[in-house]
Amino acid sequence: MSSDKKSNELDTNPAPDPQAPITRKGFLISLKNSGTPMPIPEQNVYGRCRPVSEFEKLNRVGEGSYGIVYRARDTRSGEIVALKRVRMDQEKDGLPVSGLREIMILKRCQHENIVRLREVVVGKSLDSIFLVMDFCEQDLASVLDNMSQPFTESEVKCITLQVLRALKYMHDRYIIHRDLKVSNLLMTDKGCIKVADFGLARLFGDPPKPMTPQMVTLWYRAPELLLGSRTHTTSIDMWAFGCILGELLLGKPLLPGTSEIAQLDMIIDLLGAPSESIWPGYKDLPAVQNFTFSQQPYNKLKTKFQMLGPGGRSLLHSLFIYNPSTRGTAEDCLNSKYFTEPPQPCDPRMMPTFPQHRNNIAPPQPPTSADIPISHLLDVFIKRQRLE
Ligand SMILES: Nc1ncnc2c1ncn2[C@@H]1O[C@H](COP(=O)(O)OP(=O)(O)OP(=O)(O)O)[C@@H](O)[C@H]1O
Repeated sequence: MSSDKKSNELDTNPAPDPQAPITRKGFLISLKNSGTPMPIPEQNVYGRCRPVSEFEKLNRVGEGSYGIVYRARDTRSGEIVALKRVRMDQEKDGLPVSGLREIMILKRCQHENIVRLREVVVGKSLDSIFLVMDFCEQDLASVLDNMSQPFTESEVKCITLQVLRALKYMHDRYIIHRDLKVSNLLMTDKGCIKVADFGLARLFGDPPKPMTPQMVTLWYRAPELLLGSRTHTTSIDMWAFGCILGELLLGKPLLPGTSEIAQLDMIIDLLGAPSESIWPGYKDLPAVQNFTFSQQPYNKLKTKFQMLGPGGRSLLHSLFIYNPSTRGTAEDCLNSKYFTEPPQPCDPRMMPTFPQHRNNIAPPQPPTSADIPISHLLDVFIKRQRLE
């Protein structure tokens, strides 16, 4: 989709202003130094994307806040793929940042436990853009919703090891996912787990930049985010990973809060109240004044997860550390005794298969056509992100 020549040409230009508008007609980059808009030369504006009419939509498998996902057949190759329509509702001018970010980050990620972005295709106009991804038969949310008994511990280890490998890969590349939850963990019929939905993912710098605290679905949201911290580190993904591990073991959500206050209360009920000695500086977080912390003193992880051996308990404890700077990392977790103490993780190919409940969601929609390429817009966006 991108061309090295184009990116090299862009490399020689002064840094673009990240606030400059992305327009439907093309990219106008206003230069930070001169303030002069720099039009992209006509011959470089468009690459080539396939039209979505080359895909036969079979059924809808999911709909989230940022897009609708279809199971579809590529009529050229006959392969079954996932088509994620990028939601444009609130965009008056250009592509939504979440969609562009997802494309940019997925393009950087090549790992067997991260969903593969094959290409980007377009509908009648830039109003409809679709990500073509490898199709995964299940997501863990619908599996959990429809299973009669929880995963065995061997299966939980098999799943979580794969998630940890994806997390280590991302975190090593300065990518924070920021929306880890069971519905964003996909599973193929060969038991391979793929982390999906990078619409909220961000590259982080050193030192980390301030970001919006309302990230991460409530049930998986780390206490520092609930208390208004604007510094996001990879440890927010690790907290979410702890919630996922707990959910897989219990077969139900671990901390299903209904509001931010209820969420914090549930965390304190499970782990005991935070204190300056275990989390130095937490009292300075912006939203601390809005909460009255209950003085529950006990950590109840051991009682709640009686099925776990010492390795498993110690892994959970390391993930549910209040202080984000001492919370376990993906690498620490991969080296946890949990994965070597019995029972052993099962081979992914031995994972059970499940009925595909998502295929019953909705009838197919008529395909749209046309051939309006967007690759250049994407390349420039990617370039901007690197420069930011
Ligand atoms: N590659 C894929 N293969 C199969 N199903 C997929 C694929 N990608 C997404 N889905 C399904 O679509 C659902 C929504 O996808 P996704 O999470 O990417 O959208 P979203 O709008 O960003 O959602 P959210 O509201 O959770 O942020 C997933 O939970 C999953 O069921």
